[in-house]
Order: sequence, then structure tokens, then C-alpha cells
Amino acid sequence: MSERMSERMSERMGERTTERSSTTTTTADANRGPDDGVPALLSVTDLSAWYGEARVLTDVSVTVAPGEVATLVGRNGAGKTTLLRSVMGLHKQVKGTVSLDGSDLGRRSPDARARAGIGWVPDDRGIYASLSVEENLMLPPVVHDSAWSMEKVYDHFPVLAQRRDFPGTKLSGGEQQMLAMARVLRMGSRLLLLDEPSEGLAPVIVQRIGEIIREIKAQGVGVLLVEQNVAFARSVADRHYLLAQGKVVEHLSNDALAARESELLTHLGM
Ligand SMILES: Nc1ncnc2c1ncn2[C@@H]1O[C@H](COP(=O)(O)OP(=O)(O)OP(=O)(O)O)[C@@H](O)[C@H]1O
Repeated sequence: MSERMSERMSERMGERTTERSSTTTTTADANRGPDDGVPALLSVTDLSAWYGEARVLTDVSVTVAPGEVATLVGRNGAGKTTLLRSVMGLHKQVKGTVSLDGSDLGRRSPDARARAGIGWVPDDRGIYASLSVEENLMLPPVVHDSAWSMEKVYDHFPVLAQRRDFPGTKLSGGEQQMLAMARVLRMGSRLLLLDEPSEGLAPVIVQRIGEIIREIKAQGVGVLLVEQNVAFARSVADRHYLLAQGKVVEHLSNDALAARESELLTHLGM
């Protein structure tokens, strides 16, 4: 693998209020899973982030339990992608704690975080255009014994089996999204960071992506999902963190989000 490709691999593996809330996040909440007795897979505690002098996240705390889907919702610029990038270790100007299975990841590199079980699916999907579907799937290392076999990948994503020899350039947006998700599952990632997986996709493909997220969840994988499409977020997630100006301003159950969907769409520009 060339140095450039290796660098890009690391990037891909790594990467690139109101009081009406039904539940409001506190630091104490962030240290345990959402359900009593369920330890968090991911705990982000009091995370702040900067670009130069500009502070874009302030004391954000979120958790994701195994087999749980939590979303980050909020208008453009709220800090959602920066939070995912910080969890992956791609954004380095941060303060606060990110723990996986109770272990503080400290200053570990994106590559080390990927090896620890965090899978990054960036909004541009990060497919290697010159490589075939199969090569894209085979390139990253297997990092955990829960890694999906190629048979399992093709069983869950039959379209990828049909396209296995196609170069990345010949895939539709939906196929690229499925390939990006399949790639981290083949690695054995236990926590997926998904950045707007429904963006730009036809409704029928969005529906399929939703089915896949529910299947992944049923297998115990945790998902932290950035999503602007509230209906889609509601259809796959258990809980929602509402971000505004770099802060978690509300922590909503799925029912609470549903009850306030039109208000959120109108007032938050989502
Ligand atoms: N590379 C960068 N340099 C400087 N500021 C940045 C950079 N990337 C993002 N920002 C700023 O950080 C803030 C948070 O951006 P971020 O992309 O995390 O928000 P977001 O909620 O994911 O929104 P979007 O969906 O538009 O990406 C915004 O004010 C944005 O302008």
C-alpha cells in the first residue's frame, strides 16, 4: 500500500434550551448507558472542541449503549460532524473525555480508535474510486472477532455481491453508502459513527439503509448517527440529542421527538 493510500486509509478508518425536554443530559447520565444497568459502549463526557480560537462544541456529553442507535440532530453548523470527528480522533483541538467500553481513549490516533472498534462512515462515504467493491471491502484490517465474513456482507448487501467487480466510480450513491457501512462491519467495528447516511438518496434506498441500521442494532452494534432527516432518524433511533450552537440543548426519547416533529422542523430548520 502506498504511503498516500495508507494515509487515506487511516483517514477513512478514522474519519473524515427549553425545559420541555423529557430527559436532559447531565454529566452523570453520560457515564452510564441509557438503560439502568447497561454500561455504555461509548461515553463522551464534557467534550469541548475548537477550530483555532473558535469554540464549536461546549461540554457535550452523550452515550451510546451496545445495540442502541442515538442520533445527533440540529441545524447546519451545530457541531454534529465535529463531534463525530472528535470521537474518531480526527479532530484534535478538544478537551474532555471519550471512552469506549469504559476505557478513556485519551489522545489515541484515529487508526488506534478504528482498531479498538470504532467505525467511521463519513458523509462523502470514502469509497476508493479506483478499487473494486470487493477490494474496498477487503482493504481495511479485521479488528475484532465480531467482524463480518464476506459471505455475511454479501448476504446482507446483495447489491454489493452483484457489483463486486465494479469500480467505486460505477456505484450509485446508495450503493456507495451500503459499501461504506459494509466495510466497517467487515472490520468488526462495534460502534458505527454514521454521518448523514440518508443524504441525497432516493426514498427506497433510504428505507433499505434504515432496515440495515435496524439489523446492525439487533446484532448489538451501537450507532451514533448524524441525521437531518427527522422522519428517518425517528424510524431507526432510540434516543436523540438535539445540538444547537455546539451544546446539547435537549435529550429526547423517540416519542418526544415524534410529538415535536413539526415544531422542530419549523423552528430549527431541520
Ligand atoms: N475546518 C473548519 N475550520 C473552521 N471552522 C469549521 C471547520 N469545520 C467546521 N467549522 C465550523 O464549526 C462549526 C460546526 O461545524 P460542523 O460541521 O461540526 O457542524 P454540523 O452540525 O455538522 O453542520 P453541517 O451539517 O453543516 O456539517 C460551524 O460553525 C462550522 O462553520
